Order: sequence, then C-alpha cells, then structure tokens
Amino acid sequence: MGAQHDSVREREVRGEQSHLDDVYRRLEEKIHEAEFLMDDASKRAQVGTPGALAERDAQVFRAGLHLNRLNSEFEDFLFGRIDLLLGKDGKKGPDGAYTSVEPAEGAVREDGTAEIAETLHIGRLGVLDADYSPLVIDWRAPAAAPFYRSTPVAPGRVVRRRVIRSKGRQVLGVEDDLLRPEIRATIDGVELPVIGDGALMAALGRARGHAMRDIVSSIQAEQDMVIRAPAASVTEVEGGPGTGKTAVALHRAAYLLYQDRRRYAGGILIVSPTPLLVSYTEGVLPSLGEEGQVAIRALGSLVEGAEADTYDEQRVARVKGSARMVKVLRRAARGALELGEMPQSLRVVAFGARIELGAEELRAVRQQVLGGTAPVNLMRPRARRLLLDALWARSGARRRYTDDELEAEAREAFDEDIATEDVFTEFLDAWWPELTPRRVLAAMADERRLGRWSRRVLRPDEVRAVARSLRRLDAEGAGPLSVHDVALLDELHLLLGAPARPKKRDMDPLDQLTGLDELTTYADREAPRRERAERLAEERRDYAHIIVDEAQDLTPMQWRMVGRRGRTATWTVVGDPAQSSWSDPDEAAAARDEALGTRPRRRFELTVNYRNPSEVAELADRVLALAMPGTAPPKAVRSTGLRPRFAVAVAGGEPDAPDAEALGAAVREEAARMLGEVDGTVGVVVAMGRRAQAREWLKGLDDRVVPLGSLEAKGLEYDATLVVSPAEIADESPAGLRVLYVALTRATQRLTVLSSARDLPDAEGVPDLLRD
Ligand SMILES: Nc1ncnc2c1ncn2[C@@H]1O[C@H](COP(=O)(O)OP(=O)(O)OP(=O)(O)O)[C@@H](O)[C@H]1O
Repeated sequence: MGAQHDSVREREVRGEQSHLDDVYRRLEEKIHEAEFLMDDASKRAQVGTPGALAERDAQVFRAGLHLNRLNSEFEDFLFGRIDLLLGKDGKKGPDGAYTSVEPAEGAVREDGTAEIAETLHIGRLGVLDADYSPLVIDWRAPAAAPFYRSTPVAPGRVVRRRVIRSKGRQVLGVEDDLLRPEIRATIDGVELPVIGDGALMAALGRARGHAMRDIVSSIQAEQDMVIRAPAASVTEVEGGPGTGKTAVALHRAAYLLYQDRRRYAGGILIVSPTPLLVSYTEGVLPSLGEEGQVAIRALGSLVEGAEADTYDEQRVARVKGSARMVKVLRRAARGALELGEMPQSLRVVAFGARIELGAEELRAVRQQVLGGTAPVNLMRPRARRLLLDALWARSGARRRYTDDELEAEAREAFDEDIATEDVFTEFLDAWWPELTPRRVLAAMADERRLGRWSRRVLRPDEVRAVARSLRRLDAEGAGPLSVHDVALLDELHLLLGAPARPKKRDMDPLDQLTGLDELTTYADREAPRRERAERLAEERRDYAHIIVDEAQDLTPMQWRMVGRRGRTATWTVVGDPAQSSWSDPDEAAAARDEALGTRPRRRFELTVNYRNPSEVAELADRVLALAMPGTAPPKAVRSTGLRPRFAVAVAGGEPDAPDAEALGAAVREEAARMLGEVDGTVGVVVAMGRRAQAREWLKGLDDRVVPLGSLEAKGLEYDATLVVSPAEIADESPAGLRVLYVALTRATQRLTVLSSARDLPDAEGVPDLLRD
C-alpha cells in the first residue's frame, strides 16, 4: 500500500517535473529574446539620433527589466497548481485562464463525478507559451486568487490545490489539499490523486535564519484578502503576534506594483519600527521580483541625514513622542533666533550719514517679522526688508521728497547702498541666523532655555529629563540621535523651512532605491540635472502608497512625520494594539487619525498565529490577559509538544549589582543549551537597560545567537527565544506588560524563561507574572 502510494507520488512529481522543464525551456527562449533586444538596441545606439536614442532607452529598459527578473526568479520559480472544474461562462482573461469563479451548472455530474476542465500552474512571474497558452500564472494575477482563497467551505471551481516544492530546476515534492472531497474528479480519465500532508505546516516548521522568507506559496485566504484589497484610501489590518501582518504588508507592496506599476514604481514607502526589522525583511521583496522598487525605512531613518538607532529612556521617549512637543518646538524654532550673541544695535552709513537702530527698535522689528506665519528661515527676506524700512524711516530722508516717484528712486538707491555694505549683511547673519533643525534641537539641551520654551506645556521634571538626553549633541547638533529625536527634527524642518541657500549634498542611497533611476528615459536625462534632483527629493517626501508596519507603536510625533510623507497617498496600516509599547494609546490614535485624514477606511482582521507553537502561545496568552484583559488571542495552528522551559538564576537586582555576573552566566548557559536544540536562530531578549550587558554575556557564543533589548524584538522571530527576567521587562515602562507579550511571542519552536529573584519564581521556576 505504502509502496503503491510512493509510486503515485513519484508519478505526480514526474508530471510536475515535466511541466517545470517546459517552463524553463520557455524562459530560456525569452532570455534569448531579451538578449537579442539588448544587443540590437546597443547597435541602434550607434546611430545616435535623438529619436533612435529614445527608442533604444525604451527597449533596453524593457529587456533589462525582463532579464533581471528572469534571473532573480530562477529559484523556486513555480510553486503552485490548481485543478478546476468547468466555469460558468467560457470567457478567458488576458493571462489565458478562464475567468469565472463559480462552476458551470453541469460541471459535477449527478453521480458525483466530474472532469477537470482547467489546470493552472502558479509562479512568481507569468509565462505564456509560444501559442499564448499560460504555462505559469503570476501569483498576483486574478486567475491565481483561487489558489489562495479557496477553502473547503467556499471552494469555487477548485477541486485540488497543490503546492509544488522545487529547487532550481528540480521538483522535490508536492503537497495537495482536496477542496471538494465529496466529488470523484478525473483528469484525462484518471482519478485525481491527493498527495502529502500540508505544505503550510512544512513551511512553518522550517528553521529560521537571519532573513525573513516570502510566503508566496502558502498565503492563506484571510491574508490574501488583505494583499489584494483595492488600493483606494486606507486599508487597516489588525492581528495578534505571528498572524503574518508583516509578511502580508510586504506581499501587498508587490501586489500593488503588479497592479499599477506606473503609479507605484518608486512610490511605495514601508515604515518599519527598527533597523533590525528592516534588515530582517528587506530580502522579501527582491525574492518576489521587486528589486529596488520599494523603500523600506526604519522610523529612525526617515529623515535625510539622520540614522538613529539608539533609544531614550522610556520617560524621555514618552515626552519626546507626545503631541505636546509641537508647541514646544514652535517656540524653540523662533526662540533659537537669539541663540548666538545678539547684536544690540545696527549702525550703517547711508547717503553719507550715520544711522543707528537701538535695542528697542530692533526688538520691535523682530516682533513685526515674527507676526507672520512663514517658516523661520523663510522670514529672513522679510526681516531684511523691515530693517531697511526702519533705517529709511530713521534716516529722515523721506521728508525731503514730495514726489512719490522721486522718493521711490531715492529709496531704491538707499537700499542698495546699505544692503551691499558688509556691516549690514554681517548684522543680518547674526541677528536672523540661518537655523538648522539639528542646531535648534541641540539648543534644547539647555534646561533653562527649554524651560522657557515649554512653559505650561511640560513639567519641570520632564524638561530636565529631555534637556539631559540632548546633551549628547554638540552646539551644531552633531552627535548621536535617538529614534525619537528624528521625529522632532522632521517637525523642526517644517517649522524652519529649507535654508535659503541649499547646501550641496551627496546622493542618498534611497535615490537609487526609488527605482526612478531605472525608469529614466532619454528625455529625462536631457532635462537639467538639478531639476531632476529636486524632483527626486520631492518624490521622497510624498509617496503614492505608504505601508506602516507595527503601527501601534508610532508616537504622535512619529505619525506626524510619516503623515507628511503621504499627504496624497493611499495607505496600508498594520498593527496590534496588544503589542503597543506606547503608553498613551488615545493620544497616538488621535495623531493617527490626523495623519490618515478623512479617507475612508477598510478594516481587516487576521486571526491565525503562524509563528508560535500552541505551547508557547498559551504562555504568552497569560500575559495578554494581564496586559489587555478581554482581548482574544490569535489561534496558534501548530503544536510541537515542547513545553516552555523555566530556569532560575540565583541572581537579580539592578544591572550593576554584583550578582549580575551570576545572571550573565545563567543567560549564557541557557543560550548555549538552546543552540544545541535548534538548527536556526536563538534570540535572547533582555530589558532595554541590560542591552550592553547581554552583548557581553553572549560574546563569542555563535552568530546564530542574537541579544536584543525588549523594544528591539518587535516584529522579529527566532527558532528559540530566551526571555530574561519578565518582571524587569514589565517594570521598565508603563506599557511594560505589552512589551513582555511581544518578547514571549518571538519563538517559532522553543521558549525558555529565565527568572531572577525579582520575578518571584515558584518551586517550578515559573515567574509570578506567568503563573496561571
Ligand atoms: N501563510 C503563511 N505561510 C507560511 N508562513 C507564514 C504564513 N503567514 C505567516 N507566516 C509566517 O509566520 C511568521 C509570522 O509572520 P509575521 O512576522 O508577518 O507576523 P506578524 O503578524 O507581523 O507578527 P508580529 O505582530 O509578532 O510582528 C513568519 O515567519 C511568516 O513567514
């Protein structure tokens, strides 16, 4: 029986192999075509007329794109197949497949038998055979949707869904799901065999590396609904840990590009909470064939020239993230004008006479200028004009003219006379200095000054903490920024306006990431380079679609920053309130509403946890019940039979306490144990305050081990996770329980919880917070 089954399996694998061979044959033909096009195009280039050049550009672009994609898609090119009943109408779509979702009336005969009318293979890219019949359907094409969406409850035309595992040109195996078990279907007269025990489980059980993998061969129906949701307005997705929110967001970017490449190429921004999550996820889109078309950026790297990956202490972060900072920054942007040594008077010589404005008059002029609403740097021309007005009035020259025209002429000469004097330009530079966001931020490090700017907005202890945190910066603002500083810089950028004399800057790597380079044509390159650079800069600040991952964590100031980049964008916002490390969710919700505006929203919920085995999820759910009572946890689909391990270190206390050494030894021992238990990665999560220590503890162990502060664990996953002192993590901030929930939901296979004295472990080593 087993042997017979094996031979069926072999036959099926052989069948798929022969199809894959056909696909590769066709792909090779296409590559030759592309190479020929490239070659032909470069010959045309030698003709050199503008018309020929423009034509060449278009050809090279298309051929190059094609080659690139074909080459990058060669691994695991084909991964799915569906066998379908006859459709209701006989219409075919552009991809050569029948379009109807529902079966035709007589598709299933009265005796419960049916003949398969159509077989579609699904892959990373669509491939048509020479006769235009579909060899492979692009996973994003409408005809591929049933592969993801059909369920036994609503199978549509799908009788059997098959996942094909392949590597390079070789088919390794097939796994089938029967969606209409009640009928006996035949294909070319032979009964349809069903093989394997579920590709999804196989995918979920695989060891994890340092990079996320795409899920294109096993997207589930509820996820597919989100990926293919129309781009209009705002798509909001909520779901617990491990429900695939990040994966779905990335696949959605690829889908949008497929749907409307013109609109989205270079115009999709994915905002990720940490640089770690960016590097974990950035390989997914290239694996889906979308190399360089989407910008994935961490919240600390959204502002040009700022690369922040340090964190403020929670109480500082809380103030810096709060919308109250808008008021403080408004005052700071204006107040910073008086940072340097303020000249108390202005003395010039005009028309041979000395004219002077004193402190009082200068103050009055400044007040008048500041009456406007323009950004501070852009008020400089107005300041200059009003100074000249005041000098003119003071000179008394006006009285000498009765004729308006003569007066106007004299005034023009007067202005010219003064404005070219060094004394005047030097005065203006000192009196209305050009401010940079970093300089103003650095000015806030002075507690008394910050106290003035935040009067009746921040409490004195908040002022002290924020000022102290900014002492890392020098007077010009150079120095390490925290992630929360970046949103402040962005706000200041707006309040100050671009400096009047733009500084020359190097090309940002993102310029290449936008993909616009790839899309340039002859005409583009003929346009002045400057104009292009400006357009790029503009593009970067205004995206066509913005995807926000871990949206529950954005502070109000961060929502403002992200919102500015998508004033006309459509949005996909994914997150989980139960994992929020922000302590004032209401304030953040208001800022989110403001960023998303009044655009209509469509909400989706993801309900299945694909990451954690049920044994791990059950433990984490206890913390969820404490952190967010009444919240339904997602349902874990897998069970490994491995219960979490509880270990106790005979240490505890503060980070610098002498027994920290004992805790370190226990952490190292547990991490080493886990390395022996799993093939993939081991994440060691500690309270933020122990980050540096943890790096020391784990030094030289193995590069499969990653030490992480609790906030850095966001979005990541490891085969095994060691959570060190739940109580420490929970006590570190007002949202600490939710942060702990994040830490406990990172493991794909094994979880160990290491307690210190502070965790009050019971006889089994279970810490107080995790007891039933
Ligand atoms: N349909 C699927 N097929 C295979 N693997 C999946 C599927 N959906 C999710 N996964 C896997 O489950 C894990 C969790 O996915 P992901 O990180 O996207 O979840 P998340 O909802 O963003 O989690 P968190 O909120 O904890 O950050 C990943 O390893 C992902 O590849």
